[in-house]
Amino acid sequence: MGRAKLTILPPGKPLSGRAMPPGSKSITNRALLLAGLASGTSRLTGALRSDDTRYMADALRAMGVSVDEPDETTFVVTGSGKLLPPSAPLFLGNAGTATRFLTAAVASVDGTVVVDGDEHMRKRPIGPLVVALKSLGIDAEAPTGCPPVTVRGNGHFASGRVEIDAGLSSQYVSALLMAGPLVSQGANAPLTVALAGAEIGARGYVDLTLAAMQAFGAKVEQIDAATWKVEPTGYSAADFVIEPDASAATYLWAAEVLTGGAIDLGVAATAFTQPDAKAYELIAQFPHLPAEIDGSQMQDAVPTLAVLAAFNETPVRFTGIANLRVKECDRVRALSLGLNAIREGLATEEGDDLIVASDPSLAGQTLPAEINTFADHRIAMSFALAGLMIGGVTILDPDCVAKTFPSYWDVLASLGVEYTDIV
Ligand SMILES: O=C(O)C1=C[C@@H](OP(=O)(O)O)[C@@H](O)[C@H](O)C1
Ligand SMILES: C=C(OP(=O)(O)O)C(=O)O
Repeated sequence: MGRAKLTILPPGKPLSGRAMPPGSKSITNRALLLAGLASGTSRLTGALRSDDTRYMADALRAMGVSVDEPDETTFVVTGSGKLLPPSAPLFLGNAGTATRFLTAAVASVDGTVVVDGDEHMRKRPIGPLVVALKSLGIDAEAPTGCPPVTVRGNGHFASGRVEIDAGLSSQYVSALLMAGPLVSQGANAPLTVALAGAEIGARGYVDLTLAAMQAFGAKVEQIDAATWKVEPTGYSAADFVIEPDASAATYLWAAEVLTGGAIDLGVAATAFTQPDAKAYELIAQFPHLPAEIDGSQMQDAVPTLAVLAAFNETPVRFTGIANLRVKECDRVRALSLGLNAIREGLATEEGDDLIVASDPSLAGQTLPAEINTFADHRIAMSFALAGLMIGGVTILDPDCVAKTFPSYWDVLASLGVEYTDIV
């Protein structure tokens, strides 16, 4: 059981020192899956060990893949080139990547697989992916439009052309692309994946998918901006180095500019391939963030930027964030509630936009506020930033950070942050 709450003591000094973000969640869960689908042994280094990657690793184990963890940041994965039917439903917590990616991949299993998650995941839409699988002739159903999903596979993925509406989640596209090489061996039948609408979340996640697929031997041709052709190659085992997590880095970048410190992350902002690294250029402009920020291409960084915006010189409107409402929680609402708990009027929802009314004079005040995190790691981690500047900020359910950054509170402590009222 995690702790109920924790209150942050503003350090009252610039935060400086060395603090490394953990390995990328997005890349770790792609690499785990692709290594598990390959025949042979793959060594994944720099990996993230957290709730989300544990769910993926355990699901692979349940389907006959050997996953060893020789140290804190390494997975050694040995697959047979084929996932076996698991004896029980796959439980994937609230890991969107694991849930969406496996829903497509398990169509290559010869047997029935149920993909399920916790009460939060059971509210996160997966209908468009299930519709796409069905259009390929795959027997899949999700009666509520959310997990659980039942997939009855016949031993290989289907080929042909599939259209996917990725307006709610780019993970549906990544899921189909990664399943693409799994059509029957020797079949000269590629899978063509095409976007049904123009809309897609952060496109940078599809680029991460293509890069990981190529590293594990897949061949994908980009036909145009909305169409990809995947060859039926299967996957080959590979040794793969995972870069640090860019979304995790945003908290450290923000802590640095908020407190006027100098935090050495051990990696340059320009070295990341993940979409959220784009947030660095914005964070570096603090306290002169732009009046409007389009969060569509850096969605997981929006909570960080929204809390930072509260301390900006001028207000900030966040646009392009409608799909934040179907993440671990409704993040637009959670951000608005949390900011207003600190000071009434600090945030307003306008449609799906979030407007943060800036107030640099917040810094140095004591404004006791309990932040409901809705079990969402990013709400916990971003409001901790407010606690660096304002006394009395209490984070409820602080251990929900274990989803992607289990050492978060220790990392802040290593920079000199202290906590009180921990229960
Ligand atoms: O593909 C990925 O690794 C991710 C895609 C994004 O989700 P959506 O595609 O659902 O927007 C992001 O929010 C999530 O944390 C990770
Ligand atoms: C949206 C997120 O995660 P996921 O979709 O992978 O559960 C996130 O980590 O912010």
